[in-house]
Amino acid sequence: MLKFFRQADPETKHISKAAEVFQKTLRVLKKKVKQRYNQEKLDVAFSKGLYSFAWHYFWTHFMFLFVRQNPRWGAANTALVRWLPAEYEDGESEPKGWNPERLHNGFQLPPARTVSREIMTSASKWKDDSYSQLLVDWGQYISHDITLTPQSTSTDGSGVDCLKTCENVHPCFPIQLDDKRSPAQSCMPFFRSTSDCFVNFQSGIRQALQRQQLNAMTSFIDASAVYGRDLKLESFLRDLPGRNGKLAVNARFKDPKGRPYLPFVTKLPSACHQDLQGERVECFSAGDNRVSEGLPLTSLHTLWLREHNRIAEALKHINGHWSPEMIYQETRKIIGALHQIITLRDYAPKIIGPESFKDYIGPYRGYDPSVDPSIANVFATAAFRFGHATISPILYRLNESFQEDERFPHLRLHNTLFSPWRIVKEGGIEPVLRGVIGSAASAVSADMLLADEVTERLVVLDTLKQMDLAALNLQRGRDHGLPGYNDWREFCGLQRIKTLDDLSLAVGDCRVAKRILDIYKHPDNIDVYPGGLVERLLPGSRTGPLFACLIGRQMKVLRDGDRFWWEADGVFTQQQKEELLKFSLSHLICDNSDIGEVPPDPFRLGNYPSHYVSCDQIPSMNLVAWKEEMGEDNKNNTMFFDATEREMLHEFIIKFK
Ligand code: HEM
Ligand SMILES: [Ca+2]
Repeated sequence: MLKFFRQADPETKHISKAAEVFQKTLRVLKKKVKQRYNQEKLDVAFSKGLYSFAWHYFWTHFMFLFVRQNPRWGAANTALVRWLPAEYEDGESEPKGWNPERLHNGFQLPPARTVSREIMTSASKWKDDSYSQLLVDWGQYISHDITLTPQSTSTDGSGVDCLKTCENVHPCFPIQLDDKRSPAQSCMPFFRSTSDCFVNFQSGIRQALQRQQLNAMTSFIDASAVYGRDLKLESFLRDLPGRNGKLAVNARFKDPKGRPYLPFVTKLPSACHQDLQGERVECFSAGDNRVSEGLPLTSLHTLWLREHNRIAEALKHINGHWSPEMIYQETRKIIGALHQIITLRDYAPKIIGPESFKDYIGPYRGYDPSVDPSIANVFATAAFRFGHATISPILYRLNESFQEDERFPHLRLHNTLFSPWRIVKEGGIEPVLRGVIGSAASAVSADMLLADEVTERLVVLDTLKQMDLAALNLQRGRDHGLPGYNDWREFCGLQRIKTLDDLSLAVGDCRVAKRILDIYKHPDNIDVYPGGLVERLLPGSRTGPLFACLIGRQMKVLRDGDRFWWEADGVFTQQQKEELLKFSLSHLICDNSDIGEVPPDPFRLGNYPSHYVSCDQIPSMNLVAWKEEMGEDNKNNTMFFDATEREMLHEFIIKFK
């Protein structure tokens, strides 16, 4: 089912189809040449011009499939960018480990599942008493705003069924099992990410033609998880018949107090789990189709839906002359800004720590058009997946007194995935929301990384096999050709690891360091995901120095390369900015749920009731700052903005469509 939610939409498929054809062309040409030359000559032949030939051939035959008139940084369906060139086993597309006999620095690479079991899986997790589970869930939520790497399907490419084969055949790269779970299962299925024809000629012809992966979301923090990334989905999500600037809500169910839920998907019956009693509850739809993956994630989406409609209602009241389109766009602009504020002001400093925040992000100095705001491959595929080590194996559900809810008890995580019925039929989003603000995040330490709930019991319905998230992340890194841990350390100005002592120092636990070197045999073979994850955390952070650097750099470009960043000149008035800054996730919860008491900063864990305050003590935005005086120009309901503002709004709309 996870695969189901990560499949490409038609536009993405179109682009990746072209890329598949190109990759295939290269493979066929290479095979032909191989029949005539030995490997050494082959390499020479390739460097001498076969690539140029392949590219020329591809350009003349297939380029029409995907040329884009205006390639735009950060737009949906563009390539994840490379901060370091890709490293594939065959130079252009085969992942490291594709040929298991191949030696790297004199040693075979350990299979992903072995690394997961030996280093990353943990049967228990400590609690992180500083932060609530909401910090973890915001990480997942915002990752879905900025990145979605679509995967191939069995019907792509060679037509091999990746659910059935345990061989490496494009697009399948199965995870081999060293612990045969059942005689019938010797591997976990793995679909390679779809590829994009990203051509970077500045880096030389060989690198220019390497396999690249797509980001199907807008990289900007722009609430695309609320509004969608294309016009068709956006129109579906809007309440267009209502002519009120609002988002559409669920037509079948409401919460116990009459508050709305997200609409269901249209393709029925949907793949989500069902409560066997009573009516079906389908998967929800939102701007991002992973919305039903977990209950906290669904609850956050639901809060934003309600917040949009709340603000739209207020703006309509304040500016009676505004058209529904105007109300919708202005509300969307506000919601986008609020996502940016929560992420950069409240979330990022807690993740990378105050020092790294200062070093890598620093104060805002305005929009910089030379900055590429695209998501980096290493960020999506390794660094920001640090969050998987903070997933709690238990989903806590709490009652009005922030105690275990007798009617709706805590649940093992695997019983909550893709189960929106637990929201609709088990008390709404409140028990889940109280659980995420009232329970501790899971702590990360080198010897306790990913909970076995996600390495042994990750739900994948369509295969009836349980997946391993740690192994998936690692295999995905190899699928994407990510360079190793040491190369990324060097990229970030950190010392390369040469010896066991170096590694012990970086990890802060010599037993774990030894286990890693025993498995990998050579420090240059360590994959970036486990390497970055085991590093000793920086003070006041939830990441080690490598991931702090990679996440910090990504956040900085997302901010500085965004022309519509909330602080950028001309986006909001000074008065509006002051109001936006009053917003907090506490207020989002207060305004859109039945919860009446919250901690002022819900990312921080506090005891109930001593660290909680009543909702009326939480500052709130005054939307009167958006009141537009009716001047001579706009009395006739045609001029809402001056010329510059209109031009900006237009650009804003174009950017998000
Ligand atoms: C219950 C919680 C979560 C579950 C079940 C989950 C599950 C998954 C799965 C199945 C994938 C795709 C793996 C692959 O095939 O490559 C994924 C990708 C990812 N996850 Fe999570 N995740 C969770 C929480 C988080 C958190 C807390 C974060 C960050 C703080 C996070 C960040 C990411 C990122 C950045 C990706 C890559 C997205 C892409 O580019 O497609 N996830 N997650
Ligand atoms: Ca986005």
